[in-house]
Amino acid sequence: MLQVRVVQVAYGDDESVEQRVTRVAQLVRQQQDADLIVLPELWSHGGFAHSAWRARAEPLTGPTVAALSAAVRETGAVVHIGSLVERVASGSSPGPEGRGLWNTSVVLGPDGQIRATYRKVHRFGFGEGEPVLLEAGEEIVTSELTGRRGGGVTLGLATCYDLRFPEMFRALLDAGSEVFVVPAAWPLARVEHWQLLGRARALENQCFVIQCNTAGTHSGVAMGGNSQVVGPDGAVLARAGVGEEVLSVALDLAELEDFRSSFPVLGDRRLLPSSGHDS
Ligand SMILES: O=C(O)CCC(=O)C(=O)O
Repeated sequence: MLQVRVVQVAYGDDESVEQRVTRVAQLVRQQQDADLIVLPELWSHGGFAHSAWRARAEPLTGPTVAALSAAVRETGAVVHIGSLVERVASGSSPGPEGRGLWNTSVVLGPDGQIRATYRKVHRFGFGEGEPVLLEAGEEIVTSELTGRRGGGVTLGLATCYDLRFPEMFRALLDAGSEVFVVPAAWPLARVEHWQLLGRARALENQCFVIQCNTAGTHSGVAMGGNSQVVGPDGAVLARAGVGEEVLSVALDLAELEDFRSSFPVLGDRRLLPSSGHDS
């Protein structure tokens, strides 16, 4: 069994980034006896605080990762710290569009060291926000996790809007994923899409899906909450409400193996001549 905590963080515009980082690090410290703790997308810098992103951005050696890294060492868990606006490290490439900013997810090991980073591939905003301010990530990322009670599992990393792109989850499946981890700042206005797409990505790939959303209202956008954990058969194992909340769920990895072998739909995949599209 993999003991998972999904920390659905609520915030508004009245809390500074520093206050929030301190508060959320404390929330992480309180999650004892977990194998995996998950936080939402951009919770420190503000999911929709577009105009503040450049000023708030920080390198992976910055204060958000440092504060979480210290908290993680007190939990003994692997912690997916959600994402932050990553500023290019000095001497590194600013990316093809020269912006030097990404929406980057970070997985920390129990020792507080970075195990994996994933730069969001699909930028959300339809002409504002991410597509005009941030670079797009160019790689899919998986990360191996060994539970404290033994038993390894492969995490496939995705962020928020990525959930709408099933081909990315297929690629993560083909890279060995058994559990997709999806931090988000998904608005309340489309929360039914969030619920449905998470279940679809789980069922079609026969994977667990851990979705950690944001709650509260910031930058004028009401967030949807409804973080959920979905089994490989598409069943919702736990779902949060619309306020700050921590979900505690045990994932039975043997159930995943049993379901994949008793209903072996993935073995019937057929690769069609072209999966590309004209743009
Ligand atoms: O796809 C959506 O409806 C929301 C996506 C989003 O808010 C994001 O990717 O930040």
